[in-house]
Amino acid sequence: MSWNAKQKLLFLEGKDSDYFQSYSRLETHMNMLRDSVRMEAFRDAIVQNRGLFQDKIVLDVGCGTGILSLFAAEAGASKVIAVECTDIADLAEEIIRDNQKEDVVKVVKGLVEQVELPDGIEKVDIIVSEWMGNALYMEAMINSVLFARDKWLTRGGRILPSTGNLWLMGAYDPHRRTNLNFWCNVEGIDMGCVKKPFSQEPLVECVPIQQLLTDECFIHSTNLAVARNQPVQFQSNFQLKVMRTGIINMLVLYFDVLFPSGKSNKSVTLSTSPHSPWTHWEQTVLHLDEPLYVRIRDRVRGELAMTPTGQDGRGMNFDLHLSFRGERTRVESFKSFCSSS
Ligand SMILES: C[S@@+](CC[C@H](N)C(=O)[O-])C[C@H]1O[C@@H](n2cnc3c(N)ncnc32)[C@H](O)[C@@H]1O
Repeated sequence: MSWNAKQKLLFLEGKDSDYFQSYSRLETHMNMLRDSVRMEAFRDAIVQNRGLFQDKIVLDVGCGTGILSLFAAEAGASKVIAVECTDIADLAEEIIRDNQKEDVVKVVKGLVEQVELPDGIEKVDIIVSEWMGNALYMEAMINSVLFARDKWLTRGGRILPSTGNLWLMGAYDPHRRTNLNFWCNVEGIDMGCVKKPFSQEPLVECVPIQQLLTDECFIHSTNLAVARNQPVQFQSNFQLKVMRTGIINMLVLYFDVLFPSGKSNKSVTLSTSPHSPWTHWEQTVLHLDEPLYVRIRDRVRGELAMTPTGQDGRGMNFDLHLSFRGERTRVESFKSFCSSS
């Protein structure tokens, strides 16, 4: 069964419901709309890109409140099809009417894998979508965008964002021991058995730059114009160069996405790096069991594999193989981390 057929079946059986329930909540949408770095990147990439959008037919995959569709209308699109499968679609329709864009933006309620385009539209010139999850690929929404590309994007059409990159760094978490020991005495109750599973969960945190000890290493990239629509899974070798002497007890994953430039604008990058301003994705952190005592110019080598997991395939499994030979520590380790969406 193809990935999208499986997603469709899970949705129909209600097994995907946790994922969509979170997007049925207005609080989730408010958190995204309040993320000014995210909003500015999409606004600049769309509204400042009139040359690309003028008189074009646009498909917004997972429109939520309709914000990206309204940006596309503002940028001169002749028609925008805004697909959303949760009940937020009804509110998006109202928002679009209240902003007098109902002649341009048409909301289609349903799963992108199931809907048909409105009468008279067979192909679209541009796909816009905010599909990124933590560590880029969690939520697996990228597959819905690739599905839409294969079905409706005209030859030579554009996808915004067009590329996603995943990066890795090494860092020190000063609160690690305290956070682990927390489980040993919760209101006088011993919950120590939780320490191990807790340490195998990737955590979403904001990592201050003072805690970074290495340079960043490129891990994986997806070019949405050519990527195959199949579950994202890969393994990647990495080598981190130590920039500061200290202790590495966590690896930090972050992503950036790139938007194509048009005639009238510069290319836009949305970065979730610890070096960039805060976004609601923060960073995804994998804690090590054994700390690495590193000195400047040491190298930390390893391999990171990511595979989809969970009943709905929207979580990610991380297999981390680490190899380090330092003055104080020699570590050859393997650890798996598992996250639901
Ligand atoms: C990350 S939110 C982005 C919402 C909006 N585009 C924005 O930028 O604020 C993703 C949205 O896509 C919707 N979505 C995810 N997968 C979908 C699918 N296969 N079909 C239709 N909508 C989907 C979710 O319900 C959610 O509202």
